[in-house]
Amino acid sequence: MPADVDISDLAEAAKALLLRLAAQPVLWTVGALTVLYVLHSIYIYTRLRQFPGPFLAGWTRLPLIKWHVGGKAHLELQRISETYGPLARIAPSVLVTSDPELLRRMTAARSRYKRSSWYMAFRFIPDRDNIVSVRDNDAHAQLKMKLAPGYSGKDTVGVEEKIDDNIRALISLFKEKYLSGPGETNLFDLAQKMQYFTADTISDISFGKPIGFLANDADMYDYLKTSADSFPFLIVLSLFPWLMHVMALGPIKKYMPSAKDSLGMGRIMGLAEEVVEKRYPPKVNDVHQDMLGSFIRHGLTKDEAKSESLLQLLAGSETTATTLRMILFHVYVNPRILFKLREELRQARPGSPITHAEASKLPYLQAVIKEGLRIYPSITGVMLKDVPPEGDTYQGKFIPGGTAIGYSVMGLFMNKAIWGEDAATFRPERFLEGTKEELQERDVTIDGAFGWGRWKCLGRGIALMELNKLVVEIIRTFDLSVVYPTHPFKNYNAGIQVQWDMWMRATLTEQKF
Ligand code: HEM
Repeated sequence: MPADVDISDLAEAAKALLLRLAAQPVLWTVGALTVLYVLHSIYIYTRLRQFPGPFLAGWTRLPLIKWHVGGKAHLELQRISETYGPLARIAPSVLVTSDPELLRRMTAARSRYKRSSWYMAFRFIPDRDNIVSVRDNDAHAQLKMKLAPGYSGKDTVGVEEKIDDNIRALISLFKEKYLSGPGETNLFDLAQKMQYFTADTISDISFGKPIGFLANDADMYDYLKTSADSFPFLIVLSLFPWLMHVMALGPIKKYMPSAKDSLGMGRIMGLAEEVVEKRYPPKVNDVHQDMLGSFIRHGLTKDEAKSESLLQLLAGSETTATTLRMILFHVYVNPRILFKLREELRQARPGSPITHAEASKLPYLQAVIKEGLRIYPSITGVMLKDVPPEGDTYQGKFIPGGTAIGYSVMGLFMNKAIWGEDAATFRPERFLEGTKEELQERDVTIDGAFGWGRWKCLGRGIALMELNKLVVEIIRTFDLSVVYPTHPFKNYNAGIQVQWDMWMRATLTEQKF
């Protein structure tokens, strides 16, 4: 200290500064909150410091938000799984896994894990849950018990026939409107037609008649456009689930889709509600053998039936459409695979349309479908689950209760240890070659495209039936060629994948399969 500074002057200056600060409550509050925030961040950071991950992700959710908003979260999570291992940190309280064993443990019937608030975004009617948004395990189990018999086909008749009717409608549409003759190219967007097919099929199965996409060859009520436009919004909701509470408030709710709308999601809600209204109160001698009839017999209330009927369309159209597009796309750009599939049909000589039972016995077809589910999974969302309050342990590391664990589907489906060095290529043979154990592991893992255990997809059986039948009917009827091979289609990923502009040229096949 310089000799000419008096210690009493310093004390006076410090006292004056403190007095001035004491007179500034706002400054104190901001200072105290900053200290609390920093201490809280350090505490949260240390809770999961045993798990590796990008440095920033340990301190803030900003990277997670950036990946999602940029539509590349699935690829970023794959990179993280490959770089940091099977359980890595992606946000201060969020981990991501690509380990199929951990995923099976988390989702097992008796597991104490539960769905995180991420699922609230799937309340398509903001103040009403459905089977995908319901988070309480007991409430979910009770609802699933009422829905499962209808979805499984045990309690319904005519599902396969309805799928056949819609296949015939699609094949006729292609033949009447989209065949190319010699010297001409009659373009059509395969991505769009696949969704017309899946949306009509699922509405036929759940509402009793198709909405009419195929019959009119049009996006009825702008439904497909408005639902695709809402996907970016869905991402924001899944990352900020508290917004759902805001949306359920009266003044905001009136701007949400409503059953009274003449277009978009609201119009589809209206169609679902009209069908449900006619069936309530349930009659003792109700003879409906469809899904809604089954739901009603198992005690679904009118409001629940409205939510579930709408959900079927949302959960069952874009998902199956993406898988159909990707299977057909990869088959038609790989003549070797198309040839093998057709050879299998030539030998088996199935009826037309092929039955689900016949298709299930064709090993190469089954391998192609599994490879389609793997190479381009239609659902890539993190599907966060909360670790139970008592915590869990993974490879000797403790995971504190309340941590959310998400799923890296690309990390799992591109894992070379499971799928081989050529995991990034479309090669159906990987489901037919290898030891019994390897094949079993691949079969169990690919079934994870539909989720596992407690939350496994209820529409899996219907989706597989659609895939089995439509893939065969298309490849035995048409030769398709990709019109713009350097940019074959466009894709947006919002946790659910959407494609468009998949331009194709179709001619009739000259051979019979
Ligand atoms: C290729 C097509 C499909 C794929 C890849 C797929 C995938 C999935 C996945 C991964 C889940 C699990 C979500 C979670 O863990 O929380 C799920 C759930 C569900 N899916 Fe699908 N899905 C497909 C088709 C369908 C169809 C056609 C329907 C309707 C007919 C449907 C209805 C449902 C329902 C209702 C649930 C909720 C199950 C529950 O919470 O217990 N899905 N789906």
